[in-house]
Amino acid sequence: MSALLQVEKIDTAYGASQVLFGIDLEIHSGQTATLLGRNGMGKTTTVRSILGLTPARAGSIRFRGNAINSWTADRIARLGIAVVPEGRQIFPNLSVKENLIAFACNRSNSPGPWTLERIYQLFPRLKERARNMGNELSGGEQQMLAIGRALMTNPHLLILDEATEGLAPLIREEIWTCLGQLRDLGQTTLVIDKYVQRLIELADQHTIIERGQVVWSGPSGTLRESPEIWQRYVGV
Ligand SMILES: Nc1ncnc2c1ncn2[C@@H]1O[C@H](COP(=O)(O)OP(=O)(O)OP(=O)(O)O)[C@@H](O)[C@H]1O
Repeated sequence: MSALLQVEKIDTAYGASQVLFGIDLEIHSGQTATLLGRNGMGKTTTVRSILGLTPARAGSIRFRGNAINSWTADRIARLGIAVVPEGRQIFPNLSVKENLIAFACNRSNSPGPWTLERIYQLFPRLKERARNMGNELSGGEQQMLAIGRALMTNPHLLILDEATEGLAPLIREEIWTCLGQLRDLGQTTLVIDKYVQRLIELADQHTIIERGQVVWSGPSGTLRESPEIWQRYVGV
């Protein structure tokens, strides 16, 4: 079966400064995959290249069978990729409910699309806070809202970039629980984070990058049995 997302040998640079060197990444429908690596290794840049925000200079990116390398970010998003970016970027002056419906659409033509009620079931706290403004929420609630807003576009691929950064352990665990539920629902997800041991339980496939290059990729079982790999490259 062909991959939902196939990134092959991409090089990406900011001006004269090249930061990705031949990155490969493959995600199949229904998988939860991770992109791991220490700070500054190129994880966000890989995501930016997939999204068309910092286009790759070489290599190929295919999504749902389309070569999207030279597509605009807007066109790529419409093909069904939703991102929860670092820093969440929710609308501070809109209510929780308004944030959730701001971009709502059914990009994957899902027969059972996400609705406000389903998002509220996933994150009961958001229901309690439905009338609150974005800027009245805690960090964890903002993160839940950012995930809910991304899901309301019914994406083929959901990307979470450092979704638990700066959150208290209990709230982080709530986000992980939600990720497990999404996996059970068949949502394809790419997670960028550093909590390797937790991600080994939650995800199927992992790619580790260092200085803009893939240094290891493989399934959870192998990573679980080889702690020296993630201790060496992720080191937490
Ligand atoms: N806009 C930019 N202009 C120039 N260099 C950049 C820019 N954004 C990132 N970089 C550099 O590219 C490299 C990779 O950064 P990137 O943000 O992709 O790493 P990361 O693995 O996501 O790390 P982090 O978790 O810290 O965000 C770093 O050396 C960073 O300094």
